[in-house]
Amino acid sequence: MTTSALVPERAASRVRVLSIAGTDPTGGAGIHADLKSFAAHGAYGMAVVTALVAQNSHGVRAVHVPDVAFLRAQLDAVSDDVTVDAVKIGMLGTRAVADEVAAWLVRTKPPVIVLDPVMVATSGDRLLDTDAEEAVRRLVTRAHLVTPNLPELGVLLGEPRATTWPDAVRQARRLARSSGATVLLKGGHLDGDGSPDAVVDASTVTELDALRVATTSTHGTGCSLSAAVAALRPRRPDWVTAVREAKRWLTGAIAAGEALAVGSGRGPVDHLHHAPTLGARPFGADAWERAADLRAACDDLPFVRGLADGTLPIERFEAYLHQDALYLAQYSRVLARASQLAPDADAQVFWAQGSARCLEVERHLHEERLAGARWTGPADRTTTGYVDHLLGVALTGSYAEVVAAVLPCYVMYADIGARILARAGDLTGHPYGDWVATYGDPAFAQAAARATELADAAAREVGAATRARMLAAYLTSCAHEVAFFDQVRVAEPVVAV
Ligand SMILES: Nc1ncnc2c1ncn2[C@@H]1O[C@H](COP(=O)(O)OP(=O)(O)O)[C@@H](O)[C@H]1O
Ligand SMILES: Cc1ncc(COP(=O)(O)OP(=O)(O)O)c(N)n1
Repeated sequence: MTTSALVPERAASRVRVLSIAGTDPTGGAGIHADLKSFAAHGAYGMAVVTALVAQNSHGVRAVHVPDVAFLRAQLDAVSDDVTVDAVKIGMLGTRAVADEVAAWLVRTKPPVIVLDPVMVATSGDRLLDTDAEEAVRRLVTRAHLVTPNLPELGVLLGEPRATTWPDAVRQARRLARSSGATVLLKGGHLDGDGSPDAVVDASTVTELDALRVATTSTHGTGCSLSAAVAALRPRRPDWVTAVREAKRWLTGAIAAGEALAVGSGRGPVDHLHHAPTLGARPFGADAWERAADLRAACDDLPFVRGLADGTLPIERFEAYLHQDALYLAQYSRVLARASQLAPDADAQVFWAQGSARCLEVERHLHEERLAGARWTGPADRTTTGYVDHLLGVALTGSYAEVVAAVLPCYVMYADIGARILARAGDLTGHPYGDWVATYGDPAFAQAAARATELADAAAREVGAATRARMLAAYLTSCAHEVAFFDQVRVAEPVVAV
């Protein structure tokens, strides 16, 4: 595909994929979606524009198709210079455009050709002239993979749209046999709980099941899927492998779409949902701000007020210390899990030291502050709830999620401790003076700052979906922290055993 005969071909670090498609200024469909799909799959993306489309999440307002001579100039500019490993063809708009693209395919013979036979947007707006349908049918015979939705499949065959999945699969088989192309049949337009797809060639049908995501973020799903398959195919052994991988990714992208908050109609998918985000806000600061209401709720708790002004009944204070000790024994295990999952030795040491420190404090609480057998009862519901949450994340979560779940114990404790200390004022004669004084220990603040740094570092390595799970784990821990400080109100009557 390159005319630079004097320049020897260099090995490419990435698959070079070309999108030939229309535009979507809101970035959800067309070449904009294709380029994001390419990037999401590690490919180097290029784009030749067939049509300029004024559209958004509500629909199409206007379409402008430039002269085909200019389309030819764009296509040749690419293929005269760049080796194209795969091509994805999307919106063509007119017969002249479809024929021009077909002629370019004949001239350049790309090794992978994926054709998304875009005809009508889900909004109902036409993106292909009716008199261009025959030209698209001809183009199918030049493609290696064609990716129709149910209505498009019917048009390509000149048949009514299939109303059941088995009928659609039979139609896909007829198309595969008549055209020679493999068909990726898309089931997004079906009713029901599933959104199955199928890879169909002349002799085999491979069905790929997926749960239907309940969302309005499905703008550009067809574009994104076909682009992902084009990006993957050069480095995958067959179509089924490439499609399976692309579909798994797309389902996650659809699920993460609403969080983008783009548009008030049918919004786009989050193409980069799985990928680390350069430039994202540090996790610790972001989560801290989102927990502002929970943190503020601590200030007015009877326990916090009573501890600061010294009016807290001693048995309530001791009940709190006892629960704290029980909590720390389990929290220590979760910190040990963070250490086990840690990506480097520094982080591993930090969490392991934290884990050991919890056990030392737990022992000190029982042996010194709660000396004797008086406080040996079980964990109460508040403590058990918090511990169950942490152990659940430790059991099933990634390193980043575990770190997010343990972080509130560091940062909220340091924060509330500092405020109790400030509120208590002069500690001379204060009944809990020696305890309250420990809140001023700079080691607390240092440990909280380091734990936050490690959470920030972990968040930089994960995609939006994991980051959302980190945030959920963090906020749940914050709510448990508030409940823990609220033991005066929520605890059962204190029964010393
Ligand atoms: N709500 C959904 N949940 C999960 N997958 C979906 C959903 N809607 C569409 N898909 C998937 O998105 C891809 C595009 O499907 P479809 O909507 O049929 O095509 P088009 O976008 O071309 O109309 C398919 O893989 C389909 O299974
Ligand atoms: C420029 C452009 N090309 C294609 C489409 C249709 O996108 P598709 O992925 O089929 O998804 P819907 O948005 O129609 O569901 C488009 N809108 N614009």
